[in-house]
Parts: sequence; C-alpha cells; structure tokens
Amino acid sequence: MAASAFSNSIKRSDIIHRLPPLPTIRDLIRLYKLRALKQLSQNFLMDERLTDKIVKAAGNIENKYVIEVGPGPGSITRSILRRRPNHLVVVEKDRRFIPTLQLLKESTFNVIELDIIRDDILKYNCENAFPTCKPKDWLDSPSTHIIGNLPFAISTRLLINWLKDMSLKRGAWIYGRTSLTLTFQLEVAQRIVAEIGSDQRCRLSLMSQFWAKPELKFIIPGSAFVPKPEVDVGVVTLNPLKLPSTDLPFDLVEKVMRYIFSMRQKYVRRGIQNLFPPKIRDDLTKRIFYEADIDSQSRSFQLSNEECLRLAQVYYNIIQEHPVIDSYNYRGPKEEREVWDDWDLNSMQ
Ligand SMILES: C[S@@+](CC[C@H](N)C(=O)[O-])C[C@H]1O[C@@H](n2cnc3c(N)ncnc32)[C@H](O)[C@@H]1O
Repeated sequence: MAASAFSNSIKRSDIIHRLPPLPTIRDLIRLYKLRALKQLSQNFLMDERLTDKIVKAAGNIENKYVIEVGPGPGSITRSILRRRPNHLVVVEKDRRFIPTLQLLKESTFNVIELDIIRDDILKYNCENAFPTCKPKDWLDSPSTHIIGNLPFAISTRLLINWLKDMSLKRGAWIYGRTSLTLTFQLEVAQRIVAEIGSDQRCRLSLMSQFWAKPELKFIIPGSAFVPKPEVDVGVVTLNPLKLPSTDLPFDLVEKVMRYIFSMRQKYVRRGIQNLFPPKIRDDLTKRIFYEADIDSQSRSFQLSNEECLRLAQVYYNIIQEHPVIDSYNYRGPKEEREVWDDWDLNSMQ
C-alpha cells in the first residue's frame, strides 16, 4: 500500500499501538554515551507507568496543544502521544536524540502533528509553537500545556522565565492560561509550594504563588531514573491564576522578594533595608514597614503572600517618587557604592 493511502487509513486511536518501542537502557548507554552527559542533566525515566502518571497530572490533553521540554529518547513523549493531543512540539537541545524522535514522528503518520525542534528551551520562543491554535480568553480553561522532565541545571531559571511570561501574557501564555507540569528536585518542588511558616518558604514560593496555583502532585524516587540522581524528584503542576495576586511589574516584585528572603534567620528589616542607600536607609525602611503595616521584626517565612506584596507595593510607590533609588545595589562594585554614600533625597532636587 502507498504510504499516503496507508496513513489515510490510520485512525488517531491506532497511534497507541504503533509507537516504536522505547530504546532500552543498554541502547541508551551505547548510543548516547550516557555517562558523559552529566552537563545536560540527563536522568532518564524509563518506566512507562511513571511517564503516564506525569502526563496524567497535566489533566485532559486530548485534542490540546502540548510543548514537551527535553524529550530525550522520548519516554514522556510516548505517554503524551498515547493521550492523542492535537499538536505536540518537543524541544530538545541534544542532537543525538533527534533520530529517535524522528522515528517516533514517522510512527504517528502525521495523524498527530509532532514537531521536533532542536533548540535550547531557554532561547526557544513558545509563541511560535502553534500557528493554528486560537488564543483563548484568559478566564477559559486552557487548551495549551507544557510538560517536561526538566534538566535540573536550568529548572529554576526556566520557571522564573515562564512565570514572567505568564505575568505578561506572552510566550506560551499568548494562547491563554497554559498549564505547566514539570519535574524538579524534590527540595525545589517543596520550595515552590511552601506555605507561610514553612522552613522551605523562599522567593520561588512567592513568585510561583502570585501568578499561579502550584501543586506538588507526587514524588518519584531517584532510583526510578537512569542514571540515578542523588535526589528524589517532585512532579509539580502550576496552573495560572484567573486573577493574579498582583499587577505590579514582575521584576520589581522579584527584587523585593529577593531582599525579603536574603537574610532568612534575621528580622525581615535586615534584608529590606539594603534596598536603600545608606543615608536614607533608616527613614525609608521605617516608611516601608509602616505603610505596609508589617512588623519589621518578623522573619521572612512568617510573612503571608499578601504581606510580601504590600512591601512590594510600598517599594513601588517609593520608586515612583524617586526612580533613581531602583538603581541602587548594595552589593555593587565599591566605586559605584561610594557614589551613593552621601546621597539623600535632597541630592535629587
Ligand atoms: C532529565 S532529562 C529527561 C529526558 C526524558 N524526557 C526522560 O524523562 O527520560 C532532560 C532532557 O532535557 C534535555 N535538555 C537539557 N538542557 C536542555 C535545554 N536547555 N533545552 C532543551 N533540552 C534540554 C537533555 O538533553 C535531556 O534530554
């Protein structure tokens, strides 16, 4: 039978039975020199039940649009395809996996659209992924999903980049409230979801929770990966909030959260005061806590999401009045800091 006639006769439901088998661990070691790939954080998940469970955590993806980050030899990719999305885009940096992924693509006979992008996910613009996907209203349930067993080395940076895109409704969020289903080192996963009072509470918890609802769905023991990492892994979903907790600029909020959590064991005042140049430090620190109505002797992990945002709001107001203060960096080079030594609010008049 000619290839096109054959592909015309294939139904989407047949795909489940037509995917080529996953390369074995022995294949991986031989083909990809597994041991040499530490720098790309390649810890492969070869257990189909676990890859199915990750994809299930993303919710219903049938007929939806999915981006998979770092497909590697394609174990999660197979689980995604079995759930019959409308269009799957996989972004893989390591060219050695492309032929295996290409085989997988051929096995779908274009019944499911599968695009293989060889790129660095930190550079790839998700806006280009789905030319035929109609953007949805922000309040509608999403038809776009990002799924990935992420390289640990870039997972936090990637999450912060995506949260910023989410806040600006750009990148993957031009399509609507694209959901994220991602793996992290368990410790990082616990930080993302950490509530007020938790030891794990940090900048990443707040930044994730201002724009999304993060949930730690389940834990995968390190022993399930090849090669085995030294840590267990948490599967986290982040669904963008219909109504984000703030409309303050992302970078400003991130900066204030960084300062709030910069001295975890000390009073929160100690971190916040470094936002301001020496001569006006005391006055503006008093003002920020007074106007935000927060006890400056709290510890950062004792502050609620709302309290942290109130601090960011007052900092924003101060910056609106005196924009130059935003460029002050208490850890900047000595010569730069010296310029600020005698600076006060009158210096600007
Ligand atoms: C932890 S492995 C997961 C592989 C596969 N999804 C699995 O679960 O078995 C991470 C994958 O991401 C790829 N990768 C690493 N850095 C990347 C980047 N910056 N952009 C895209 N892919 C990357 C690696 O080559 C590897 O295939």
